[in-house]
Amino acid sequence: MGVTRLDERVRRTLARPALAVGWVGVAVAALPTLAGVELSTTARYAPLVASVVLFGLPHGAIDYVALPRAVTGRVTGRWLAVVGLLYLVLGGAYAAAWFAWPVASALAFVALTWLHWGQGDVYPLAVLLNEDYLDSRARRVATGVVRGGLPMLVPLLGHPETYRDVVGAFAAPFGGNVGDLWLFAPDARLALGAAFAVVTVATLAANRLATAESPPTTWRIDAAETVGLCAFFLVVPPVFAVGVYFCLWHAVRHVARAVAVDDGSRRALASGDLRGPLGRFAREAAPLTVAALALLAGFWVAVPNPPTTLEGATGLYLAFVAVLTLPHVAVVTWMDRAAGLL
Ligand SMILES: CC1=C(/C=C/C(C)=C/C=C/C(C)=C/C=O)C(C)(C)CCC1
Ligand SMILES: [Fe+2]
Repeated sequence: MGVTRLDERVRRTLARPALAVGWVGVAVAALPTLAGVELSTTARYAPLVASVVLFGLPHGAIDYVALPRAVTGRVTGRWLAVVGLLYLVLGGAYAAAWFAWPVASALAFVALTWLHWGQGDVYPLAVLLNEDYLDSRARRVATGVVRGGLPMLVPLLGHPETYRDVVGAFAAPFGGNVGDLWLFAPDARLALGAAFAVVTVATLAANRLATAESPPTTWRIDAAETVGLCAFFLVVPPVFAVGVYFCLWHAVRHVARAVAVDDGSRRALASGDLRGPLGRFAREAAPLTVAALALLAGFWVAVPNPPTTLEGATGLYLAFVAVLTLPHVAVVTWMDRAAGLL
């Protein structure tokens, strides 16, 4: 089955803003570091805090409509039950795992995010940019592995101490202690960094050989994004970098995808209207964003060691996001299958 394409008018309305928000966001977020300005703790955590309403949490809060629309074009009571059950079962199981095995759950969260943010970048490359070389599953998988590794592995190479603190802050509310895992040792970083560099270069090269486009403009965009994000995550303080990426890159690209599976929004987009579909997204995301916040409050009182600092609070917020991410990944994987991407 081939990849489902977007109507060309819809694609043109969506592609530029959806991609450019990430480019501009990352470029602007790199400025303080490039200028040698050190960000305060509050500034570094601000994007992650903002993700509660700025596309981060809301991008998953539309799963209940995005999945049925992507698979059948219609939202029915049965579908709402299916999505609800997915969240209940997968989210419930993962929440229980956090209490039982906090450190393993925290590491699994990083692995899950690697996979999910990787898959999240394949759709925009394949459909919004129309990369011809992503017609092969092997190249889609390799590209996803590279794209997910940029936010999840590269910060470990440049900022191992912060990385360990953040993973520690995920596990701490549940009584977990990451200690001196091999992952944070210099030889582990060297091995992982070298392997990732090989996979990245090989993937870009294979994609370059596979593209029939001449000049290879869209491949160049892919390569520039890859190199740019690699530099971004290597030098910018990781909590700030990951927060900006989550809000303005991953979530925005997913929202663009999700609005385009709705018939009404697609008609609006075909006539160049972006505002209407965005308003609809905000309305559809609001109820479950609020519900998620209420659940977060419940999570907060349930953990054995509730956090007392901004770093700790953000860690617990992300552990909560992890619980929502597992069913969200199931939903997006299902959407990928429906779109012929998997
Ligand atoms: C903050 C941060 C990290 C992890 C963040 C994660 C894992 C975020 C996941 C967010 C998700 C899954 C959102 C939903 O799509 C690292 C890389 C451990 C270290 C650097 C700072
Ligand atoms: Fe997502």
